[in-house]
This record gives sequence, structure tokens and C-alpha cells, in this order.
Amino acid sequence: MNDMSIMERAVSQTENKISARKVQVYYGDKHAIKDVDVDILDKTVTAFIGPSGCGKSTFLRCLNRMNDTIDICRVEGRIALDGEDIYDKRVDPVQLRAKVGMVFQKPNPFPKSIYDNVAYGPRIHGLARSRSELDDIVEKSLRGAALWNEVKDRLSEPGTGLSGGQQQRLCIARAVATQPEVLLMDEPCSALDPIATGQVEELIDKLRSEFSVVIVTHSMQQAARVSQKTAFFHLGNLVEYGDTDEIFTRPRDPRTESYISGRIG
Ligand SMILES: Nc1ncnc2c1ncn2[C@@H]1O[C@H](COP(=O)(O)OP(=O)(O)OP(=O)(O)O)[C@@H](O)[C@H]1O
Repeated sequence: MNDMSIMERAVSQTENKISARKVQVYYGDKHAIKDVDVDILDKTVTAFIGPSGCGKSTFLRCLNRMNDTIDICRVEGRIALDGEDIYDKRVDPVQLRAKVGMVFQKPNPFPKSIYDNVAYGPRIHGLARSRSELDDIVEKSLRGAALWNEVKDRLSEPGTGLSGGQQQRLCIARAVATQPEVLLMDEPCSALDPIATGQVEELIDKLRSEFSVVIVTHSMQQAARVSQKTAFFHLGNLVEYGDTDEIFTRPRDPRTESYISGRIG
């Protein structure tokens, strides 16, 4: 091996956070994800786009083993986080989900105080040795989710009493509190108004300085605004993956072209 290829290997190892190879997902007999290969880069926002039912959410859920919770769902292939197979028997899915956090379509705060929503993960993963360390994590996570100033005087009030946009940022703070390496977001703005959507999009851009973000979105405008990489799915296949600018201006596959020009959807 020459020096250049060693260097190239080093670069690709630092940039790749998740590598998926030959991933298949079945719900019973239904083949929902077909032979998907993709690399998710570190400190990058990757958007998954494609028509309804094409498998975006299914593939997203493979990345932190959320599909394990669906009885009829079977995942095959290899998905590695920093080179380690996340489906290895020795991997604890609960620990994995702290590293690969998730934010859902509908904000789903726990029926607990704002403070306890954020403190929940650090408590169960033993990330704080004292109350003051826990206070620091809660404050840092709420600041990280651009929510601190709005809630700092009412941390003991229920999280469910916040507005929809604030609840979604609370859920982001909850995910950020376990110091994830990857944050998965499944249509995180679909229940939000345009102002709250703008705030969450700004936040996504900030978060990528710390970890990699993967977002499923139905909005091509949103994908274009927030992501650097885009993956287009169609009927369970990953049809095209590349720089977001390229995908939206010079798609290589006619199916991508049809989707972004609104002919399939
Ligand atoms: N729990 C489940 N049980 C059975 N089939 C499922 C389940 N979840 C998804 N599917 C099927 O798998 C396929 C992919 O669904 P998925 O929700 O991943 O698509 P999607 O691209 O995220 O769709 P949408 O944009 O409408 O949310 C669909 O045909 C869907 O009906």
C-alpha cells in the first residue's frame, strides 16, 4: 500500500460516522429496504428524501436499532458506527440509542418537569456524579437546543405545558443531554408552524458542529436549506446519494429528477 492510500484511508475513517452495507429490511414478507449501501459523514447534516412509503423512516430507524421494537421487522446487512457493528450481540441497544439519539415527528416530552425531561438520560446513563453536575448538563443541553432563555425560570414546570416548537426543542435537548454522536430526526418539523420550523432548522445547522445529524423530511426546500448531503429513496432502494446542491441541481437518475421536479411524490 502506498502512502497516498494510507492517507486516504485515514481521511475516510475520520469522516465516516456510520457505514451501512447491503442493508435489507423486511416487515414479515414485505421487503421494505433493498440492498442499501451508504456512508453517513461526521459533522454533516444528511437528508433522507423520497415519496411516501419509500422507506426513509424504516432506514433511519435501522441506524439506532429502533426497528428492534417492531416484532415483525427483520434487519439484515451490516451497519457500523465508527467501524463497530451496531447489530453485534454485545451491543446494548439502550447504550446505542444514547450515542445515536432520536427526535420524532410529534414532540413527545415525558409527563415530567422540563428539568427532569433533560436530566432523564444523564441519570440513567450515570453521566453526572452530583446534583451540580446534573444541573450543568441540563443547562448546557437546553442552551444547545436554543431553549434555555425561554425556560430557565420555570424548570420545574411540566414539559408538556410548552408550545409545540418549544416541546420539540425540549426533545432535542433531551437527546443532546446524553452527548450523542449522531442525532436522527424523523420529520422533526412536520407538527410545527413556520416560525418554530425556522428555529429548529437554525438549531440543526448549529448542532452539526458537534455531531452528525440525519433528517427525514418531506420538504425538499427544508432538505436544501439544512443539509449538505442528500439521499433519495424510491420503493425501498437508495437511488441516489450525494452533495445536496448536486442532487437538487444535477440529479443523475431520472427517478430523482422526476421527484425533485414534482412528477412523482
Ligand atoms: N410497522 C410496520 N409494519 C409493517 N409495514 C410497515 C411498518 N412500517 C412501515 N411499513 C411499510 O414499509 C414501507 C416503508 O415505510 P416507511 O414508513 O419507512 O416509509 P417512509 O418513506 O418513511 O414514508 P412516509 O414518508 O410516508 O413516512 C411502507 O410500505 C410501509 O407500509
